[in-house]
Amino acid sequence: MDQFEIKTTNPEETGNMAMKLAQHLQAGDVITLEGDLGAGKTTFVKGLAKGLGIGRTVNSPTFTIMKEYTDGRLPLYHMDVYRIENSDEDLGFDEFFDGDGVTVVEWAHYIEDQLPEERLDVFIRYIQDNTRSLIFRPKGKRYIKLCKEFFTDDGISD
Ligand SMILES: Nc1ncnc2c1ncn2[C@@H]1O[C@H](COP(=O)(O)OP(=O)(O)OP(=O)(O)O)[C@@H](O)[C@H]1O
Repeated sequence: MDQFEIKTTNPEETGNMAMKLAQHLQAGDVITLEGDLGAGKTTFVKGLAKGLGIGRTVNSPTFTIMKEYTDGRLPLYHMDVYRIENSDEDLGFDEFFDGDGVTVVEWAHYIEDQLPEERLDVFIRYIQDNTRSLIFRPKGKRYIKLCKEFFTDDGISD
């Protein structure tokens, strides 16, 4: 399995990493984001939004499930499916996954069956204090290429 890993030592670095990743994203891209409470998921999404040129403040959409930001280079659909927990019901996510923007799904394993097969899975692991490990697992050709470009062209070591 292709896997790319980078350690960050403060929240700004995590945000910057996501900001750079955003430069490589295109319409229809799907990123899942997993990590314990306080790992840095929101920090990562804020960076993505900034990288897409979104000026609005990004907050966790836990209570609304989805927030939409449309003032950037591409729309950003930020989902937090924590409260859906293991629902088999088709909640119409495909409309966003196949849509004209970038979709980020926090706690994505709760809707595993409804996720597109091709996607970028990102795991944020707490290492200690301000150190986090960002692990990228691309699924499918498009995302493998994206990770290779991101890690090579942007000089981010694997
Ligand atoms: N290297 C780092 N990367 C990201 N966040 C870090 C890092 N070091 C320290 N932090 C701190 O960890 C916290 C991460 O909070 P954040 O809200 O982004 O996490 P979260 O995964 O979204 O949590 P929750 O699931 O509770 O919403 C922030 O207080 C941030 O300052």
